Amino acid sequence: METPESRRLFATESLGGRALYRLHAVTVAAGILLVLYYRATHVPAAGEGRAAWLGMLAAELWYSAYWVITQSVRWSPVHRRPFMERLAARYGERLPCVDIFVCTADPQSEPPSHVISTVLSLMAYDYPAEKLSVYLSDDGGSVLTFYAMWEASSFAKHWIPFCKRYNIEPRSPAVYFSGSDGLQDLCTPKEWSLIKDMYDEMTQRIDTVVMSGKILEETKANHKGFDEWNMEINSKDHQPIVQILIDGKDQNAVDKEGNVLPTLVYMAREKRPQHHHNFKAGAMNALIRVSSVISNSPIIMNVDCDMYSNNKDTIRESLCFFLDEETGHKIGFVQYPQNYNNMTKNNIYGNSLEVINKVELRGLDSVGGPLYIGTGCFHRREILCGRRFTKDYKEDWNGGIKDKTQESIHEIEEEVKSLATCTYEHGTQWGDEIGLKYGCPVEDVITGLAIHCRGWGSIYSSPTRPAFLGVGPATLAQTLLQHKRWSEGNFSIFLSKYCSYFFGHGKIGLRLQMGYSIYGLWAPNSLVTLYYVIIPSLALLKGTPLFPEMASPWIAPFIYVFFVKNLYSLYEALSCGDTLKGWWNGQRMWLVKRISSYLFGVIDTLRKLLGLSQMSFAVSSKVSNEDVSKRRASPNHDRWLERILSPAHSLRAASDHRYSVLRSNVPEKGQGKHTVLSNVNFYWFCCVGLCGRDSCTNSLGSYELV
Ligand SMILES: O=c1ccn([C@@H]2O[C@H](COP(=O)(O)OP(=O)(O)O[C@H]3O[C@H](CO)[C@@H](O)[C@H](O)[C@H]3O)[C@@H](O)[C@H]2O)c(=O)[nH]1
Ligand SMILES: [Mn+2]
Repeated sequence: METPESRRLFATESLGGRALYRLHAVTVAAGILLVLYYRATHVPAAGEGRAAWLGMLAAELWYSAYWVITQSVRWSPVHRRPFMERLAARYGERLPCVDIFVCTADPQSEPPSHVISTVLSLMAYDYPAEKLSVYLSDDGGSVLTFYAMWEASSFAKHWIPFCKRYNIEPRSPAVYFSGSDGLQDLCTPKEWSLIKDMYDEMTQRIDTVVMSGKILEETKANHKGFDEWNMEINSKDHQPIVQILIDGKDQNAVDKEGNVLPTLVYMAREKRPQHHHNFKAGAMNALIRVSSVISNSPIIMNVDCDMYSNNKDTIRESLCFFLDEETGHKIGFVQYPQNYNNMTKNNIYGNSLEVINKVELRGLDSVGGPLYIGTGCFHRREILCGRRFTKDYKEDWNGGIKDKTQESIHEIEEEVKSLATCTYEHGTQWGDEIGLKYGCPVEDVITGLAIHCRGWGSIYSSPTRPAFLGVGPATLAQTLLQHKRWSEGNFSIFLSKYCSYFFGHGKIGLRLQMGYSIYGLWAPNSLVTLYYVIIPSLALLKGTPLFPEMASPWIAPFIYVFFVKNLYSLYEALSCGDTLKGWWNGQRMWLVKRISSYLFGVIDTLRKLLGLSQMSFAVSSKVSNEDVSKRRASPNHDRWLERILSPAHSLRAASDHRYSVLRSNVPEKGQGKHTVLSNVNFYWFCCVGLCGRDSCTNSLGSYELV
């Protein structure tokens, strides 16, 4: 019998163990109150360290408030379980059209052969191909990337039927062929090596072209698109380019088995030195407009160029949320976690985001919805275009299927170019009320916040087989740069009129407002942390007591809060799949980030507020080749950070996962000229770097940069 429950396309399950969790939180809260009470009632007399004491009180007040904020997402996390069989039973293949956006920006740090593997994995989704369109935005405006896309469009004719016939996973050819060979069992060895050779030859051609930086004349004759690069154009100064490489509406665009192919489009929006291009947000907005003419699907999914699809069912799964009759109409976007496939076991740089994925985003889901985190996200087109939630809103799921007897490809290409020009947005609401918001290093978070405040909810979906896998930062320098961008972006939202507490007041719940500020306050946390690591140490040297004596009963709440807070964080990490050492590395990285990235985040946010610097977006490298990062031009205001972190200063992880950094005259057994760098030393070297020196001496020895 059909009940309202059995009609639902997804279930919401709450996570167990909450009673115990809340009990623990209440005791920690009591401990914190005692600590604050002690601080407030034992202020020393003037001249006996009163200022330092009051500073400690302020720092502890800050930490307490921050701890309370982090509770907002831990109180009642949920897990969503989609029912794909029900979706199949009810809709069959009568599913909406979906547009997929991929952004790339730089053929050097995002190699075209990797980018097209992502594109191919998305084209091979288990989804009706005539309803799928994949768009690549190339902010590098590079003929090399276009060439790779052109290669991909022919390889797709073999790859997609191969994937579907043998039901293989993952569908990124780069990852599939580098994986275990057991997968070959599915098909005959002959067929397997045929397709593998085809793939290898293609990547070789692409890599050769990328190395040489030139396209052969005979290749250029194969596609009219190459003509766009005939003039003297460069990545910062060129006309808009849109090339439809596969037109899904064309009866002749079929794979080698005669099945329809998904539409494939290459776009490089116009760039001119005198116009600001607004980084990824600008690219996304151009894609929204260009796609509205070509396919205009009601659902838009977007990924970064390194985030390949690891799960062929993701589109159908996300539709379980949107098409659910009871709550689907309230859902603005469905966000998947950012998972990485290049993490080491113990996560030396604490990059795995596991706690954010498994705890915080699930918790946010229970209080209004996860943040939009820029990649692996499905949106309704309408909400990206600024629509407010209204009760009577009805989505037209049939939208997007274009009439077969329309203009020719060429006409469409010419028409959409005008939507990708520098001046198109002038005098419009684009970048503000329409599309992704401009002017913020975390365009995703601020856009998601605006969507939440327009009344929409969002859903966090994390299937056991990750939907997407990407490349996380692999070096200390990249980690710190990424976190500098993130902390700075979220802090600037916090200080702007979009501060979740003010902008969200009356529009989103208090707990979601608090959830946003967890990230908004990362940056200023650095100041408090600096105070807390420096002042007590100085006080110790001077003999000024800042903590109760061991014999005093007041020490108890300090010890209790310290231990329980850390034990819980350890438990949380372990339950999210981290190792003990991984947790330790994560804690260590928190300290490193707080005294470097986040501090720079604060400084740069303030500089921007004062109008002293402009926004930048340092694209993180997806290759671990040092030369590449050396060649990358660093934006002006990141110069300090880059100065300290650039490979020329040799701060990098050695394969043995130590910071084998500096040549040192400290003899250390078994390590030759290298020495392991402690966090304190790290900070010391940061400071030396800031002074622009290339050799220094501290109590451990003297160092010079190699
Ligand atoms: O001018 C630009 C700069 C970047 N990108 C693309 O933006 C994506 C993200 O850049 P990346 O350097 O990989 O940054 P991450 O720190 O890995 O990105 C995270 O954080 C960003 C916000 O800071 C979000 O936009 C991303 O989706 C999210 O994955 C990449 O595909 C880039 O190609 C552009 O298209 N144009
Ligand atoms: Mn990335």
